[in-house]
This record gives sequence, structure tokens and C-alpha cells, in this order.
Amino acid sequence: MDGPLTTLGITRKHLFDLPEGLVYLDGNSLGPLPRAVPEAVARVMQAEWGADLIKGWNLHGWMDQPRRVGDLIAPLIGAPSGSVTMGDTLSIKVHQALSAALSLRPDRRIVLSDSGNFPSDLYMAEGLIAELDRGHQLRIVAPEEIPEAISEDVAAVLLTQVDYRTGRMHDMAEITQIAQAAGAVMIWDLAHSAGAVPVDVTGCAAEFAVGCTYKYLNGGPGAPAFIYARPDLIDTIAPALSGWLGHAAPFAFETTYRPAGGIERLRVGTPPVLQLAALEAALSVWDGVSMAEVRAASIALSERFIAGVEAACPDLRLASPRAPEQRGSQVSFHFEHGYAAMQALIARDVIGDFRAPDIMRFGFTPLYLDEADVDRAVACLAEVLADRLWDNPAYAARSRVT
Ligand SMILES: Cc1ncc(COP(=O)(O)O)c(C=O)c1O
Ligand SMILES: Nc1c(O)cccc1C(=O)C[C@H](N)C(=O)O
Repeated sequence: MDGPLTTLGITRKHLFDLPEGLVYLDGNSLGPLPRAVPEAVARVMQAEWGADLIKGWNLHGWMDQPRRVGDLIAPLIGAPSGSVTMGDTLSIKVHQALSAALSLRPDRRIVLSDSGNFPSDLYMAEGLIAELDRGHQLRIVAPEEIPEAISEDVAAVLLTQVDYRTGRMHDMAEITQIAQAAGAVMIWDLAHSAGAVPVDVTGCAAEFAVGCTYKYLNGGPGAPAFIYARPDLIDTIAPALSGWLGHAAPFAFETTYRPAGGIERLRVGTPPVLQLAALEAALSVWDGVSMAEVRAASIALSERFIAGVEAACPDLRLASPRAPEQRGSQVSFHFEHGYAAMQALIARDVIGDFRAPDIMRFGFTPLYLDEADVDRAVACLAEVLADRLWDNPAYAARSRVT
């Protein structure tokens, strides 16, 4: 076939401020800067905060930002308008969803998760369980054992849909159905799903979903997280983090907490106005894009990468599921010298990352990647392996992040 298999990257790359000549395969950890962001943030800083100071809260809709931005994320996860709010970090949103889930099942004591979950989710569950001190237990099983581990004593199933290391993807509809049939509450962490794969929280009827916005949603480092609660449930939840902006009447300054109606009750404190302004502008890159189109392009790019790497780099072993429908939008390979090889690749302007013990991880983000980028990444990786460029003391010292 002549011409490109996918055109999204060709038609949307200009919306991102990517350094010339760089192939960025780490948008699954930190998305790049959308060109619309600096101007939008500068405007909020200068024309709103700078010019209007405290009046900004009334004049510029800062207080409504969490719902307004939540409404931009909602269509990307199949949620209705008014069911998503923003703020805090994802770890905090996990705490809120899990404490709400446990209060919905007061007679049950098990929190079920899997060993592929991101550690912060597991740590937050441990911390909440210790704080509650009511005999809850965190049960962690292998990802493929989740369906049979959902027994009638499980209060909440807390899973990250796409595994941050391997890209393996849970079937949200199937697992939610099994959890609910056993009477458990389902919480999905969509950190590696939102903006990466089509998600339908309404279709699968999960009670809660949470996610971050600095990966595929390109909100920038430290961008605020989102939380979704099923609309029929939200008014039954007594929030554990009962901050004043989740109060029914924050500016009445009452001495007793009364939760707001609707998703507002999962707000906690002051919205991060500048970060939300950045995110709001960043989300404009999704205008007119369908997640089905993104998914088709992501699969085409990932398959091309796997085929290229397997042909050119026999020392690398696929760590992701081979079947594209079982993967999110990343591809990982095992390689004993993976850390040093990734540093050598980064030195050649192809950026992926490394996760211990031996995973080289590559994210596929079709809004700004095309086949030429994939081919260049394969060629550079082949060179790093064939010429043993990883065998260089300069690449041996592990940094804290990539
Ligand atoms: C699946 C998952 N959950 C939780 C987190 C923690 O997010 P945060 O640092 O925003 O609390 C991350 C990423 O760091 C993640 O990938
Ligand atoms: N949130 C991160 C950060 O603040 C610094 C470095 C990396 C991250 C990440 O998002 C890690 C990410 N969840 C992962 O999939 O590994």
C-alpha cells in the first residue's frame, strides 16, 4: 500500500510544541506541550490574576473550572456531562473513590487489586485500611486471576485498566460485570487509558473511575487528576475528604460539613487555577478527534514498531501482550541492559523510558506520531543494540525518573 497507514500524527503534530528532530515515545508518562497552552496560561496569569486579583474568582469562572474541565474529559471516558470533577493528585482521587466504595459496602472487608497495579494505588489502599482500622484487608492477585478472585466477601475491586509496565489491558466491561454480580463496587484507574484507548464508563456501569491528566491528556507536569462517580450514586456518598469546596454552601462558612449535591461533593479544596487553565487549553487538541480513530492509529503504529523491533533487535523480548486488543497504547520489551540501552536511545533523540527490573517502555500517541517516527525509533534502537552502544559507563548510573 502506498502512503501512510495513519494520518492523525501528520495532521495534528503541528498542535504540539515538540523539539525538532525528536521522536517522543514517552507521552504515556508525560505528554508534550500543546501549542495552545502557553498563551492560555499567560492570559490567565496576566489578564485575569494580574489584572483582576481576587476579583478573578467571580469574573473569570475560576470556581467552576473543575466541572468545566471535567466536562471536557467526560466524552473521552464515556461519561455524561456533570459527572467528572478535577483537582488534587491521582493518589488522592484513589483514596476518595476507595473510601466511598467501602462505605457503600459496610459489611464487607476485602479490597481486591492486582500485582500489575501502580504502587501508589496499592499504597493508598493500605493507608486507608490502616486509618479505618475496621479489619479490612488488601488482597493482591496476579492480573489474570482477577475474575476468579472476585468472591462475595469483596467490598471493592480497585484496578488500573492498562498496566503501566507491560501495557496489558483489563476488559473493563467483563470485570465490572463480574464484580457487580458478586456485589462488589468497581473502581477503575484510567491513568493509562484516558486519551489512549476508547473507554465507556457509562456502558460498563462502573461505580467510580479516576485518572491523571499529565500523560495522554497533555496537561503538563503535576496536572490535576479527575474523578468520575456514577450519577445515580453520587448523592449517596459521604466524602471522607470533606473539604470546604465539596460543601453544599462553601461561602456560608458553616461549622458543620454538608456535602454538595452532585459531583461537586468530590471536590476538596481550592482549584489549581493555573494548572487547570493549562489542561483546559491542552484538551483542545481533541476537538474533532474520535477515540476509535486514535485507537486504530495506535494499533497500526504499535504493530509496526513491534514488527520492526523483532526483526532488527533479536535480544529484545516482547513484554506486552502480542494481541493488540489486549494492549493499551504502549509497547514494552524486556532487555537485561534496558536502562543503559534506553539512555543510549535518548541520547539519539528517541525518548522512551525504563521501568525496573528490565522493561524498556514505549508509548504510542497518534496525535503527534506517525510511521516515519516509528521507523526512525526502530532504526535507532537497532543501532543501539547492534553496536552495543548501551555498553558505555556514561549510561550505567540510574536517574530517579526515566
Ligand atoms: C495508574 C497510576 N495510579 C496512580 C499514579 C499516581 O499518580 P499521582 O502521582 O498523580 O498521585 C500513577 C502515576 O504516577 C499511575 O500511573
Ligand atoms: N507522575 C510521575 C511523576 O510525577 C514523575 C515521574 C513519573 C511519573 C509517572 O507518571 C509515572 C507513571 N505513573 C508510570 O507509569 O510509571
